[in-house]
This record gives sequence, C-alpha cells and structure tokens, in this order.
Amino acid sequence: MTNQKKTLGEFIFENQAAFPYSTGELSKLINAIRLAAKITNHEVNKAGLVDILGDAGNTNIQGENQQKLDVYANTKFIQTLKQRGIVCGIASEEEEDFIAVNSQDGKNNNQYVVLIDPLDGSSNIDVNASVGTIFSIYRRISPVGQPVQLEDFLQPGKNQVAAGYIMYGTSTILVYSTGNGVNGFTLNPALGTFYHSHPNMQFPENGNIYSVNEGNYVHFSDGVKKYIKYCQKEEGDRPYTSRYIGSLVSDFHRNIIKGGIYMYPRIGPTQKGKLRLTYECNPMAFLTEQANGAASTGSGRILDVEPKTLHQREALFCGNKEMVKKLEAFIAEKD
Ligand SMILES: O=P(O)(O)OC[C@H]1O[C@](O)(COP(=O)(O)O)[C@@H](O)[C@@H]1O
Ligand SMILES: [Mg+2]
Ligand SMILES: [Mg+2]
Repeated sequence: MTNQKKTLGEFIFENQAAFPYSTGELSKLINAIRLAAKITNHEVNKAGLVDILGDAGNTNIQGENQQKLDVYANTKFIQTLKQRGIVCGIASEEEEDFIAVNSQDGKNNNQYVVLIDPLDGSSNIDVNASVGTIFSIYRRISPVGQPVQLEDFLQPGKNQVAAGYIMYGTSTILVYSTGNGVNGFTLNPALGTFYHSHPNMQFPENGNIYSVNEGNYVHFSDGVKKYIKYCQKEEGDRPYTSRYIGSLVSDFHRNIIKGGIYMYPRIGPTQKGKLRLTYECNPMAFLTEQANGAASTGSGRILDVEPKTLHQREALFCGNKEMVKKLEAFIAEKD
C-alpha cells in the first residue's frame, strides 16, 4: 500500500517543474529539511533511553531554560543546512542572532533564508507528549553575492515562499506548503521514507474544537474571555470541545484535520503574546491560509505584520475562518 503513495522526494521533484524558472535551490532546501527531520526524529524517538531529557543547563535569548532536545534539534538543523551550503542565512529560536551561511563556492550566492523553531512544545519533551519543528523560508531581499542582512529575516509573513512543520507524534509527519496548498507526508520508519499521506490538507467546513491554555484565563482580554464563554455555551452546535496539548505544532495539526481554532492571546500586564512572530506565528499563519483558514493577531492578519526584531512575540489566533472571524468580532466589540 505505502509504495503506491508518492514519496516526498518525488513530490518535491514534480512540484519543482511547476516553477519554470526554478533553480532547484528551494527543492534542495526542502530536501535538507527532510534529512534534518529524520535525524531529529531518530533522537526524539529514543528520548527516554538516552541522555536527551531534561534541562541543558543554560537559558536562551527568550530567557527560557533550554532543553537538551532543543539544543540537539537546533544543532542538527543548522549543521544539515550549513553543510549543504544551500541557504544564505539561518535564524533560530535557540540562537540570539542570525547565522550567515556561505554557498559552496565560499561566496554569498544563495537566495533563501530559513527561520526555525527547532523543537516546538519543549514542555512536553520529558512527559513523552508530542513535539515538533517549525520552519519558514523567504527569498532574500539583500542582493545575492552580498552578506545576508537582518532585513532578509524581518520580512512580513506574506513574503514567505514556503513554510511547514514536522510533528514527532504517534507517527512522524512533515507538513508544508510552497504556496500551492498544504500537503502532509508520513515517515515510514522502516524505510526511512516520507510518503504522501495527506494530500491537499484543508480546514474542514465547520470547526468545533478550541485550543487555549485556560489556566491563563484571568489574564485574557474581555474580548477573548467572551469568545471562550461563547465556545462553552450550550447553543446550536456548541459547546465546542476543548483540546490543548501544549505544543503549537500538535494542536495545529489536530485542528487542521478535525476543524478548530488555536489561541495564544496576549497575557499579563505587558499584554504581550508568548509565541514568536517570525518562526512560530508566520509559518503557521501561512499554512492556515493555504488550507482555507484564517490567522489573526486578534485585530489583523498575522501575515501583514511587519516584524521589528527576530524574536518578537505576537498573539496568535488561527484555524477555521468562521471561528477566527467570531473571535475578532468579540475583540473589536470588547477590547
Ligand atoms: O505552556 P503554555 O504557556 O500554554 O505554552 C504552550 C505553547 O508554548 C510553546 O511550547 C512555545 O514553543 P517552544 O516550546 O518552541 O518554546 C508552544 O508550542 C505551545 O503552544
Ligand atoms: Mg515553539
Ligand atoms: Mg522551540
């Protein structure tokens, strides 16, 4: 059965043909991400057996304790991309600054930058719950041949040429888009091959799942509180079901398949979001819109936000269009 499905390699190759002027650079890049995903998956799967659980003993730029698996995944993705010399720069949740990468001829002739969240859902690692990796790809705006610049990474999400995630769950799946719809590929661990298991993923017509850390309810704005009460009210097709795994990738993956909304609102006195705009919100928003959903800050399109800094945080509401529209209406009314 598996062998009748297209492999990710075949899919990448065939899709390249859709871009007549393609240099093949983006295909090589997706292929490198596929390889880094397999290497990371191998380590994630044996997390309970090898010394890869727990704190790595240092904090990252976000002030968070880095988990050993955060560091491992970060190292493997950066290494794999650098060794192949197919990007001109890399930015990561676990790195304070962006990393400039030379092309194989030692110059700066590559045209793509990659932003990654190497290990998403870090709080789930030690409890064996599903985690992921998120990636976002842009064509550079600084001239090819010149050193890569910060501006190449601070582009609005609508400029992405590709984005995706890998989910290390009951099975390992790589889901991505190059702007022509969203496709998912499941890893056959015996063969080490990703197969086209989820063609043309779309949010189902109606969603009935809401995903939010309700432990933060007291810190939410009135508009968000009103929407959560709306989800819980017995009326029509509600109450909706509450599901929250605590890993953006895993919660998003469930909602794109079953229909729902993921919410990480602004919280606390600073009313800042938790998630990072450039390597969490933007790639998930790109996939959401490609899958006929909507992704909002609560009062505007995530993909229109002009990033100011590499690690800036933003509120994220993404999922079924109707659900996001309803939430925005409550925020417009109450906040
Ligand atoms: O524990 P909280 O505050 O609900 O936050 C959970 C959210 O934080 C994250 O873990 C942040 O991502 P990282 O693990 O990559 O830092 C998301 O995956 C998840 O949705
Ligand atoms: Mg994350
Ligand atoms: Mg992370």
